[in-house]
Amino acid sequence: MNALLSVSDKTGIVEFAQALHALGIKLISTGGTAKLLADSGLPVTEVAGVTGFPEMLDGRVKTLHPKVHGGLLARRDLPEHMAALKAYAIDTIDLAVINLYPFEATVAKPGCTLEDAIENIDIGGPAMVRSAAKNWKDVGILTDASQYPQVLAELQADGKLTLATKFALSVAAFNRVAQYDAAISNYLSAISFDEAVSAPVPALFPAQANSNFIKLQDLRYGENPHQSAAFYRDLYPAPGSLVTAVQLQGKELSYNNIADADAAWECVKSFDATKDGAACVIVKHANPCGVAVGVDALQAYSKAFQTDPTSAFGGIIAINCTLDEAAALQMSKQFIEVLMAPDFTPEALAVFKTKVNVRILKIALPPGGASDWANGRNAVDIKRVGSGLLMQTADNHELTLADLKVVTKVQPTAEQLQDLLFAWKIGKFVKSNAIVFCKGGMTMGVGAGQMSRLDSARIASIKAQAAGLSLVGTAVASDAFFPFRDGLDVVVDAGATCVIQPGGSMRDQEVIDAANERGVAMVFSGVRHFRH
Ligand SMILES: NC(=O)c1ncn([C@@H]2O[C@H](COP(=O)(O)O)[C@@H](O)[C@H]2O)c1NC=O
Repeated sequence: MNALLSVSDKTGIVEFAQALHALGIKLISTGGTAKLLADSGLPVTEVAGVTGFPEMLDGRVKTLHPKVHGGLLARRDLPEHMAALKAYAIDTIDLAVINLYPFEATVAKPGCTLEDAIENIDIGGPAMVRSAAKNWKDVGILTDASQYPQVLAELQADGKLTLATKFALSVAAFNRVAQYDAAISNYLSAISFDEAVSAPVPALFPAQANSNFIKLQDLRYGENPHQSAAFYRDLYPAPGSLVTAVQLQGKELSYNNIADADAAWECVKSFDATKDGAACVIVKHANPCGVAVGVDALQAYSKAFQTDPTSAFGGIIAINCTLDEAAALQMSKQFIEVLMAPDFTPEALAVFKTKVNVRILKIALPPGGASDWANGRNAVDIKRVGSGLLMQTADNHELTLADLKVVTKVQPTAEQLQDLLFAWKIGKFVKSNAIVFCKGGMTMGVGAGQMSRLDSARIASIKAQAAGLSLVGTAVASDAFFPFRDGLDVVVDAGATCVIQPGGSMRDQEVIDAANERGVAMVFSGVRHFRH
């Protein structure tokens, strides 16, 4: 058996080659790889020795030769193919171990020049990968060091690879080449010719957008039972993101569970446990129906639940800190679809042992800890529309105290400012039109997804009433400006004493006058948080 090894990432290659050699497999290799293997005492034939041509043009041409591609592509079951190999003295290549020039890592480096990028476009590697992968019944193709152990185990056990393994390797190889070509296409179609001579800064939205997603699981059905669905992850998921979740117990996740879990997780990630304390978000139908911070998980959950106990039934609960037994016991009194946290104490998990249907997801914090969470957000949002898609930078804007502009005679107190910032944070995660009443680090009434801001305001106050919560002295966030004073009047009638909104309406003055007339404080954020 002959193996051709040509790798840029040389992790584990010496050990793998040693094991192949021990099995009596002949090693053929390109310059750098061959040198490393030879330096490790392995007998290796340089590709140049096979092709009869030196590697040339700075490595641009090494393996692009019939002696290589014939050996990879010849079908062993076709006598004509084998006769052709014999006629031209070509040996079969039965195992190809190839990983490509690091194009993706090169262009990710700041200041990467077009020349650097171009020189890191591998030509001969993908050509060999494709040849080997096309001839998968006869050739095992390895494109990643993570595949070495399994392949070796099979070779050591049986002296050959099974057809199933070779097929899986071939699929992985074509996937790798597709990812590689997508990266090249994205990069080149994101830079302009004018910039290309210097260090190009790739545009966020390339002229052709190629995406690669990896399937995590098939789902039982989609948003509705007559729809089919599957769950995919990014090629390189961010630590702390939903797709990195480990399900510790419970029924299979559904499409709607995942969509709601994402809404809850993204919202709870706005609260860094080390700075903001414990935070709990309860989501129903993609909207937070209760959010609160507290001294611990129990208090945060209990406050969040109070906002809307009716809607919380069958909710998705996300918490930003380790879930302990006390909080778990309280939560276990309600029907939960999904429960998510960075960690759980063994006692907390024991509480749910008998509630086998509750889906428990653990999402490990990123290496930088809770304060690094926000970095794990998607940079770009994608939405499908008929035969197309919309892309935008994600709404990751965080408001600070310094951004607030007080526009009324009444100044908000320090406490009111905290409530306003809290309400604003939540408003970002509520579907538009969003009106959120808050006080003392908890939501007191949420009006979501109405076509009129006025209706959202009315609904928020009706819901607070239904939950037995007084809105007197509350802070209100409106995700977009009040177009007329009527919305403001509704929230003040309900008891609000301070309001945050973006401002920017042609009738801002009418609304400011109304706030002054009603004796409430109002601040402008200067930012809008539509969420459709
Ligand atoms: N030009 C060629 O014929 C060619 N054949 C293989 N390569 C790549 O050369 C790299 C290995 O080079 P070396 O063994 O010299 O370190 C691999 O990433 C392989 O994909 C080539 N390089 C670029 O296209």
